[in-house]
Amino acid sequence: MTSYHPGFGNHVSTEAVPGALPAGRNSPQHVPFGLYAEQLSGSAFTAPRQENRRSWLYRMRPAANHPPFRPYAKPGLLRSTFDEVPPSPNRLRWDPLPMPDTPNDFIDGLTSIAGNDGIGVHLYCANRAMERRAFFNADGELLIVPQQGSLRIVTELGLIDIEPLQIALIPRGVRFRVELPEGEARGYVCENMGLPFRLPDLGPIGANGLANPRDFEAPAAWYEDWDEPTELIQKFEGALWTTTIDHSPFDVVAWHGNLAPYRYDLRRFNTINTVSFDHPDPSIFTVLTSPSETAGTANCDFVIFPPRWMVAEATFRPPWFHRNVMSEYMGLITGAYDAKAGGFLPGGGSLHNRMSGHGPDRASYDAAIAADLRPQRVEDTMAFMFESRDVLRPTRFAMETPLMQLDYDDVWSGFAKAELPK
Ligand SMILES: O=C(O)Cc1cc(O)ccc1O
Ligand SMILES: [Fe+2]
Repeated sequence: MTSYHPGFGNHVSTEAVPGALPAGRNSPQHVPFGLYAEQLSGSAFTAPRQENRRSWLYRMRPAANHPPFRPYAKPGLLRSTFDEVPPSPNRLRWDPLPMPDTPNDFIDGLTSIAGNDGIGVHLYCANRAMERRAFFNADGELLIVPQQGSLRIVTELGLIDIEPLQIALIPRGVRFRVELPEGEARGYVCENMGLPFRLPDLGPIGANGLANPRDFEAPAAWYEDWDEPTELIQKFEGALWTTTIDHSPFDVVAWHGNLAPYRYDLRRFNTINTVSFDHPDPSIFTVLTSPSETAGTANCDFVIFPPRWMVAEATFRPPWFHRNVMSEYMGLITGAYDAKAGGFLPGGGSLHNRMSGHGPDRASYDAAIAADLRPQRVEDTMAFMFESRDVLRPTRFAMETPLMQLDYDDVWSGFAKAELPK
């Protein structure tokens, strides 16, 4: 049974065994039951209070108790440097990854598509639970976006269950393993090396709206008490390293603080849009943002395109043609996307890098200019975008896989030339 504490970035106090959490201080001389106190930092000690994130963990053994890490031998398709092939200025689109025909867990099933210094865009495709193995990422936090199959994410701070249309975030350094209640699962991961994702400012929207803080949930403390060899893998400066410990790393009996994994249900998103005319910029659909040092110019925005009413009058309602200084990776969780009548499939992805012309395909364009503009409910859809200030450089796999749609440019061909008055 999983249980959660509501609220984004809250200071949570939680104990799986009554009396395990020290009262009134973080590091008493004697921690209850002989547990070990450990601070886990998500920001520099001296970060401004509003940005400061840390939690105190009370565990059965110190996390420091492990042998040296060695390079992890199993070659996979996870990448951290995005210079394997020259970055292409072309619009790119891929079909979904097929399930592997050999057993692959969440870690071995990670496939990198693109990235830059601030984010990595990866796909996961897993048909085997992580057994006796745990993972943590020293390079960044992980935003997990399931597309098919539910996940149970066992973390040091507690259990998180998610299914498609929900997301989870695992902070940098937090150890976790992924179990597959349905036997297999597929989805997207944004690895965020920049400032941690936070809720966007709402500006004139006011005090409420978009993703509401109360709908984010951090897990209650949960632990596992076994003394069996467990592989612990970490990603550090781009490479995977492994070691084996003789116990479960999930031995945190109590914790308190504001650095925690969390989940969010995208169906809770309070979608705001025009009630007059024109299609607003997609920033109106931002769920989470990782800011950069330049105000308003994100290292990464996580944006969704949820079911909604479209009521704009005398308006071209789908996304317009555009060329964007930001770079856009898009995925589709379910249904169809209103700018693409075909070819953009659930589990697939597209990449529209800095300044590349894109927008509605011809079929969507033709339908939109012919549409009867009554209020229309857009149903059965959930696309998303990882939008970054820096170009997303595709990996060699992304450029060479047969999943790439070589005819993608054709979706923008054949538009009739405008006819000017003679
Ligand atoms: O390219 C896309 O489909 C994403 C997108 C959607 C939108 O509504 C406006 C701009 C934009 O980049
Ligand atoms: Fe776009």
